Amino acid sequence: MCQLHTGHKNKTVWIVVGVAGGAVLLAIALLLWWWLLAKRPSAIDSFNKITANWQGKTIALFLDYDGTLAPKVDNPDEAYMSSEMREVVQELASLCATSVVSGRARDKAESFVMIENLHYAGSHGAEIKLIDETEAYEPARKYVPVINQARERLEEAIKEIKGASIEHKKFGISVHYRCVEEEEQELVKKLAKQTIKGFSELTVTKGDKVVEVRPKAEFNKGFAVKYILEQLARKNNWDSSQVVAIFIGDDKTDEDAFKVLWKRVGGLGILVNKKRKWTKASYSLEDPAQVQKFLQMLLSWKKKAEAEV
Ligand SMILES: O=P(O)(O)OC[C@H]1O[C@H](O[C@H]2O[C@H](CO)[C@@H](O)[C@H](O)[C@H]2O)[C@H](O)[C@@H](O)[C@@H]1O
Repeated sequence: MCQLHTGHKNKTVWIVVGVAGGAVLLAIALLLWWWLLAKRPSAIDSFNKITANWQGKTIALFLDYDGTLAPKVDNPDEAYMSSEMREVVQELASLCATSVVSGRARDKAESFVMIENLHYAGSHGAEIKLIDETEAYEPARKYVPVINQARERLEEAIKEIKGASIEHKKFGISVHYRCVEEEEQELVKKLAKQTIKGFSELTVTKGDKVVEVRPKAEFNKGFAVKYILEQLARKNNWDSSQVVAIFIGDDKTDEDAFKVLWKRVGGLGILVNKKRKWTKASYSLEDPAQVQKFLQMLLSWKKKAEAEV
């Protein structure tokens, strides 16, 4: 009788411990989820805090193009940046090492930005050209034939879908579906994924209303940021601990760069997005108009800092 009573008590204790443990784990998971999805503080409101210990530091600025320097539009060939944005980026580039790191083909990004004293990384980092170099660094050259083959198959696969289009880059393919009827958008994604399954060297990533096809090779926007920083440090004898690296971007592929800067002392990721979103960026800006405002603040701060030296 007594033994039965003790057994019952033990069972109750285990149930209580189990429920309490479960509740604690759930609370931790919820907190983690909330933190990961938390909207990052505004980089404009936090500007003084961000720049508080930047005096005397070297600034390396990395800018995404679509959705960051230029607003998103239906036709990728009409994604222009404003002349005011161009002016501020150009002025900043004369004071800080500035790079455009885009998912676009490098020559396309250059033709939209139209600023000479910038470093350019195109095709999500598969083609990088520093200002003073004549040759681009292209870690995925050997994949060009397979990309061309895949592009032909993709064109065939989506040709009947109204509004779907293919953007060809030397080192990748973008399958756009922004102008496809809502109910057919899933089909475009599915067809693109199915077609690429036949190419073991290629992979697919998601973007904003676009499926990005690229080689499985070791490159992305994070590698591009690291590569440019290393090259600039070597060429300019930078003390890397004194370099602040800022990346501003809006899309999934920009997370590779945010991840690199998250781990780096003196790294600052700024996500351009109005919504609560999973990100490795530390701050946020709502849209290209706010990006322009932030860049103007950075320019004024930099000019003042130079004058004080
Ligand atoms: O890394 P980014 O410079 O942001 O480039 C990412 C992709 O941007 C472009 O597509 C996006 O912008 C278009 C124009 O606003 C829009 O029509 C499309 O729906 C967006 O996905 C570009 O066309 C792609 O090549 C880039 O990979």
